[in-house]
Amino acid sequence: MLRITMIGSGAIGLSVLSLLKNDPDVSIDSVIVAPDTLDQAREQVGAIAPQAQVVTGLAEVAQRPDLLVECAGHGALRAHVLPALEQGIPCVVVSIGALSDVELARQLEEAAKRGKTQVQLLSGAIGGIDALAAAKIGGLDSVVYTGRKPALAWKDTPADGQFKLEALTEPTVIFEGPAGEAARLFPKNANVAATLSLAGLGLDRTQVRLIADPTSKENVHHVQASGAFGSFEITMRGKPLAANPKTSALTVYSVVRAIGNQAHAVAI
Ligand SMILES: NC(=O)C1=CN([C@@H]2O[C@H](COP(=O)(O)OP(=O)(O)OC[C@H]3O[C@@H](n4cnc5c(N)ncnc54)[C@H](OP(=O)(O)O)[C@@H]3O)[C@@H](O)[C@H]2O)C=CC1
Ligand SMILES: O=C([O-])CC(=O)C(=O)O
Repeated sequence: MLRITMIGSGAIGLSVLSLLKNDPDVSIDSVIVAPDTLDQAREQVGAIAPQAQVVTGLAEVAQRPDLLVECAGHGALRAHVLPALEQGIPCVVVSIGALSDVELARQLEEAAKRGKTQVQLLSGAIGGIDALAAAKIGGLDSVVYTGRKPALAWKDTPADGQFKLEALTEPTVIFEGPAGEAARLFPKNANVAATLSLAGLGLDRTQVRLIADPTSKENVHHVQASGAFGSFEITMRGKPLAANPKTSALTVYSVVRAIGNQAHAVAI
């Protein structure tokens, strides 16, 4: 039985809880939530996983988890994942955009080394990370990522002030530049750009184009990579989660897969 503490009870967190509730090899013992959402979270988590303790920090968790699963937000990496790694608790994380802060990325690596454990960066909404990370070993020449989302998925981002998102009638490029800059400007929408960078050519050499598309109902991620291995091209047409249209449903399945791979007798 794999004992889990989750961080976050938002769109991803609650969907993960629902998918895992009948897995006999996994026990969701506790969920760490933001203090201002504690009452609402107790109600929402209680309806799906009544056995789970809902708390605001790792120190309140009754039983040390086998795995800490972050599906919360960038702040949660510093607040909860860093201290867990220091204590030797293995972690899996989805808020990969946070690692475009190279200092935080370094701190996570150092904490994991000190705790003699590991932090796993999940592939989330994008596929092909296994191929890209393997291709990097032979040497990559170019990685180009285009992220296309419905126009209103870019609300509350710098594109919101720059373009009249509600009034767009055709696909509009809202950003073009290196992945590091994309992750800094669009943190909640640039997890994929950051993931591709970390697996591949890094934040400065991964080229990113972001598009607000009023004709699209999907989050479309397109990657072209070339190098000593040859080349590949991949297009993901992700369905957004109803609870958060910025987030593709595949991200939830990626979390559940990672947990299953730790809990089950066969990993794939
Ligand atoms: N790797 C990938 O491909 C993808 C990654 N993501 C990332 O996954 C994360 C979760 O996404 P999603 O579920 O859609 O987002 P939601 O906003 O729906 O949910 C996030 C929840 O986590 C809570 N939270 C934020 N900070 C903390 C904290 N420090 N401790 C505990 N809880 C916290 C939020 O509370 P409050 O509302 O009070 O802030 C909210 O309830 C985001 O960082 C997102 O950027 C999303 C899609 C793809
Ligand atoms: O599609 C998603 O779920 C999220 C996304 O684009 C990103 O954060 O890069």
